[in-house]
Amino acid sequence: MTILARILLENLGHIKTCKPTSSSLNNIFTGNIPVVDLSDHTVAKTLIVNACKEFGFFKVINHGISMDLSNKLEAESVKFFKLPKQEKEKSGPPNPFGYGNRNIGPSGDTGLVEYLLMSVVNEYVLAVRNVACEVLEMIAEELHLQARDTLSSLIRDEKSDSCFRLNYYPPCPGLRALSNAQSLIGFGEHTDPQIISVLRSNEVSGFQICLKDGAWVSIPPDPTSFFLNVGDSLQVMTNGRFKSVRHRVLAADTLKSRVSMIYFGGPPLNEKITPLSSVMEEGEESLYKEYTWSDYKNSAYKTKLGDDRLTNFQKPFAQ
Ligand SMILES: O=C(O)CCC(=O)C(=O)O
Ligand SMILES: [Fe+2]
Repeated sequence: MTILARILLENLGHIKTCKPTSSSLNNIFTGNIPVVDLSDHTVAKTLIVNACKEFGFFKVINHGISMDLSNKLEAESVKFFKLPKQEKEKSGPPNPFGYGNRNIGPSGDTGLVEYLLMSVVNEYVLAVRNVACEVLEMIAEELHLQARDTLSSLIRDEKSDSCFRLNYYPPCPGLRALSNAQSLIGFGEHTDPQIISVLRSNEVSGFQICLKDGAWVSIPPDPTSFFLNVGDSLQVMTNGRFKSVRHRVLAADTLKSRVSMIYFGGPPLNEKITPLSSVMEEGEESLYKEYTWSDYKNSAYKTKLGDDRLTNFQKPFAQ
């Protein structure tokens, strides 16, 4: 238990806690994270589709993005987050883009995290977007989507409403012992609203996903790989076949800060989000009402981070 932890805790009255995750479940799951080798498309596409149905989440290796590119951006991020508070605040508040500290979104959610939300397209963003497109193209192939139902073009479109986020979780050594074995929330549980997200972090843990049975499991960090999340929009476009994965970050009991970089691939604002006609079986009805990505964003803006934001867009029989 360190002095740093005590000082941190005294300042954290408003940050939520949650029950720690069962370690045995962690151990079981650690070996089971779907790992997809992108160098072999024939095997990869089946693995990806199965992972999207079962977890809404998987890890990719052999993705072709150099560690150097990721490390450079990570180093630049750390440089920014280590600036004096007043300097960082010149880039805030995040409405919606910019620097934020502990306040996440406009509905009063908080977490032990600093972040920078951006719409920039830099070399790194282009590289991870390519990985996201490669994955979406494999999904299209495996699901036998017709040409009109292309997914990757939505996030490649120059009007695509994609964004990019750098998250910085300050170190919390000794914190867990201090807070009665409860874990502090770094980033509260939520699903990503877009089509697909690509996450990369340094070697500091804290990221968890929620399984279908409601159990939270820790995902061991791996800076050499990328983690892909199915977002709410892809769940709708597959009429519920793919699951938009609930995830969160817990403050890690370490001396090092967690740094993560996430690309959120979103469609153009006026795009109708509706099940793709070529995934639907004969006579199958959409589980969702018709809406555009812009409608969804406006609605999500008014909800809490952890709300099931799709509920408002589900048809009554599907609830
Ligand atoms: O920082 C992380 O590792 C994940 C954060 C996250 O889920 C998000 O920014 O949407
Ligand atoms: Fe997220």
